[in-house]
Amino acid sequence: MGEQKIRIMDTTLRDGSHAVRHQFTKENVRQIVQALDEAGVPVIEVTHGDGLGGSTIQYGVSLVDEMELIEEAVKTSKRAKIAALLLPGVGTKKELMQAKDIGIEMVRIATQCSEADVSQQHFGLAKELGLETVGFLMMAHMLPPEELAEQARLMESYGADTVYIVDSAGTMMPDDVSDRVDALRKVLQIPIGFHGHNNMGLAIGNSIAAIKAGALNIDTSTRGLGAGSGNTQTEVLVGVLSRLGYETGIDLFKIMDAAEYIVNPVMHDQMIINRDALTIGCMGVYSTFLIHAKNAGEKFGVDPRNILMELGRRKAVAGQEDWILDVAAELSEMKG
Ligand SMILES: C[C@H](O)CC(=O)C(=O)O
Ligand SMILES: [Mn+2]
Repeated sequence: MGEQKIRIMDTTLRDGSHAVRHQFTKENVRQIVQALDEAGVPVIEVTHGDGLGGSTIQYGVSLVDEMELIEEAVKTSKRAKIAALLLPGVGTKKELMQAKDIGIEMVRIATQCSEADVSQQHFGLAKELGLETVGFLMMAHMLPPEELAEQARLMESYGADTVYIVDSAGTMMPDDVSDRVDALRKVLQIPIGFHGHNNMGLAIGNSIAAIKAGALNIDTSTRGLGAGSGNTQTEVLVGVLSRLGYETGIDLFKIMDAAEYIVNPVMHDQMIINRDALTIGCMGVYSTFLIHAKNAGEKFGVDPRNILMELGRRKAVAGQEDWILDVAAELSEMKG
């Protein structure tokens, strides 16, 4: 039986940006924010899939400037906090200040799980700006629990109000999740969050494992719209948590309708665990590489799974999208 309220942060308009190749329009944002806000979703993240400043050739160019999308979200939301993601190096302090001026109330500062130290200045500025701050430790399966806890403690010391364990590859098993939440709980004074991907069909199960281990914040996407085979599905998690007796403050029928009638029509593909997504989960590869690997596979005539397997062997991480074409070219040459 649940004791505490679980805060759901919906990332349909940020992680989902990967799945629609960053082609969201202002009308998409207005409709989705209105529906999620009315359903009672407390936090809605709106940014390019790779965070502020992500609209580039390397990561994918946005159809509409993310600052316009963020402004539309702020204008539309009556209750939900609008959040933005920031990867230090992809986004800079300039974009953070711009997003704050537009009206975000939260920034989620994301680093490779072993590189929390690059985020110190960004947390400092975010606190100066009066923003709620979330630390986002990506590819969190790549560090053992105690070392991940050390990184989380660094982010807490920089000013993080919450720290997330981010299963960017959707490769974790439930025990991997609970071991990491346990380790963070032993060293942190602040709440813990979990961000899952469904490449092994475990996003919901892993989110429940995180909650049972003490996480109070869970990332979700409506209809699961996100990188790879998508994220923990908002409406499904709300249903599961209501069965388990946890409070989310979200109306189940309204979030179901948001998924069915608002998000579903804008999706390029349904979120299924296809061969490429399953390969990503098995190999522990960064979910956002999926679409890039498919494009490179078509360009060089190689199976995207072979590209993803090699990227897994090389332990490629966020920001190394440029390796994808190199690997595809090498595999193509080897094919002769
Ligand atoms: C920039 C990434 O898409 C952040 C994220 O959602 C993940 O690592 O998962
Ligand atoms: Mn993600």
